[in-house]
Amino acid sequence: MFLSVCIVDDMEAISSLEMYVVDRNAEWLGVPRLVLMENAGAAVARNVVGRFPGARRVLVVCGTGDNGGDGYVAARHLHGAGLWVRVVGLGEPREELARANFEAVRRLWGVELALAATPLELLALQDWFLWADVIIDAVLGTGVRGALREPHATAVDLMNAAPAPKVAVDVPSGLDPDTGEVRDKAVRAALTVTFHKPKRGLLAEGARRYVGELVVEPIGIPPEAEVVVGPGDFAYLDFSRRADAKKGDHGRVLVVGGSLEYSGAPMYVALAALRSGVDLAVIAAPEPAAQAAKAYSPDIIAVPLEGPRLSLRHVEKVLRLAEKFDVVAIGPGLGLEGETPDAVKEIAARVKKPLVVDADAIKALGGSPVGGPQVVYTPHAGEFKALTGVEPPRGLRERAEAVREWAGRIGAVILLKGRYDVASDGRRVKINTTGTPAMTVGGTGDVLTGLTAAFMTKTRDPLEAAAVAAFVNGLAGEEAAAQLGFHITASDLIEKIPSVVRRYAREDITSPRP
Ligand SMILES: NC(=O)C1=CN([C@@H]2O[C@H](COP(=O)(O)OP(=O)(O)OC[C@H]3O[C@@H](n4cnc5c(N)ncnc54)[C@H](O)[C@@H]3O)[C@@H](O)[C@H]2O)[C@@H](O)CC1
Ligand SMILES: [K+]
Repeated sequence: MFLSVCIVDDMEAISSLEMYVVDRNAEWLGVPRLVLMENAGAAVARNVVGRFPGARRVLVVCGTGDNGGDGYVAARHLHGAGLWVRVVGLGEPREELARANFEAVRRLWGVELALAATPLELLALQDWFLWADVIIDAVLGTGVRGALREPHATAVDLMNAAPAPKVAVDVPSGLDPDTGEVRDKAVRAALTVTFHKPKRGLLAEGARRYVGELVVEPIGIPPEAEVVVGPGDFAYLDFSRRADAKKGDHGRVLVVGGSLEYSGAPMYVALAALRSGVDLAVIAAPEPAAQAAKAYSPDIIAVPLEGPRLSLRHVEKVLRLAEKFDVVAIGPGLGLEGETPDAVKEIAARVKKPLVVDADAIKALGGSPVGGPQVVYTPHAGEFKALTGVEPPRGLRERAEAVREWAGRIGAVILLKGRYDVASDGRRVKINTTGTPAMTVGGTGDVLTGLTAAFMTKTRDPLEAAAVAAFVNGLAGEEAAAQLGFHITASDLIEKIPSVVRRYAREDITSPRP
């Protein structure tokens, strides 16, 4: 296949958040999470049979999350392999997948299942812990938060006190999957069977005495899931709001664009940003464009710049204005006449805010691009050539390599638009597959710029901001086209943004009302 080799470093460890993202994106690619859980549990059972061939009696201790779900699957497989299996559940699972596997075990009359939701109920099962030849720890995995609560802490004590070797599912319970820290106590496993890639904490200095031997098992996550943009990527963006929030807390975007000839472009950027969940989107535009923007919509605030186009005398004003904003988006509708390219160069070099560079601003900076950890370029193929001097290659794999290389050279994020959008920060690559040929209509790129700028206020990771922006832009286009066919405009996309974002983003209110 086309991309795994160049992009995925197979020996890389993974954080619990990255694992969450990959798992959701595998589902987006059509691999159901229930299948991943089945593969995980089956891999644990296989390892138990393979590593402990003399074992006849297996105790599986299951938490209430998906780690417990893996445990129930393992129990079913071990039972099928002819072993004597007992299962202790620390309560009934709440989530759908673990619940389904719990129910499947409950129906097996050959498996003894007990629920113990309190330390006392667990202690009553102490002889089960002493009875086992092998104990499977499926209490907590990557979803652990904070110090162990009860009955989980007692379950860990009982497992550690039992003489049988312990096999940890994904992570020894009690061990932090990201840091390897143990707050209070953790299961001391003889063997840890972890899934897809080693979780970072498992490789930490002090973790070894808890992890024991480490086995990494594939569970059917395709390499594409590592690079595709999908619903999982929303986990990198924070859409939550505090109950006592005030105007401006959720992002302020300044759009520098427009000219006598082009007044629509900066409006698309600003309106898309507003629909993406920022509080303020202000346009700084040459007078005719500023006037048109104000007349068009009461949602838009426009600061006029004297004259028909951006020129050097506006630079100080724009830089002063930028101080009040979280992100500056520059380019759409500026044109390349007169002093505009020089003004763009000045602003890009001196602005101290996260920056999205699009359209004519990319061309203006072509040959001497400005880099920075919070700078994003959003070129199409032609603009990519203006930026780098080279045509983007046609094949996806080569494209991904080229974008990564140039992002690294410039020291910024590049989002190259196309049939598949390719984004990189010089290290990681993300590929977006949403979108439709109906989106060739003018303005859809401006919408993407607005989305990118808005999402940069929701994360410190500009690659993810750009990637999720491309994903939302493409889906908004697909949904507009589903209704209107090849007759959509950029405004139709903007209208679709809220419903697309709400489908995937968590929009919690995070603090109690005052
Ligand atoms: N992400 C993936 O791709 C896959 C994940 N799988 C399994 O799913 C696991 C993650 O599942 P979840 O996200 O449901 O998380 P976990 O099952 O690790 O833990 C979540 C549960 O533990 C409770 N809990 C959290 N912290 C606690 C604490 N300190 N004391 C007591 N209880 C605590 C929560 O209330 C919740 O019920 C992985 O470790 C792995 O075993 C597998 O099914 C395969 C696929
Ligand atoms: K575990």
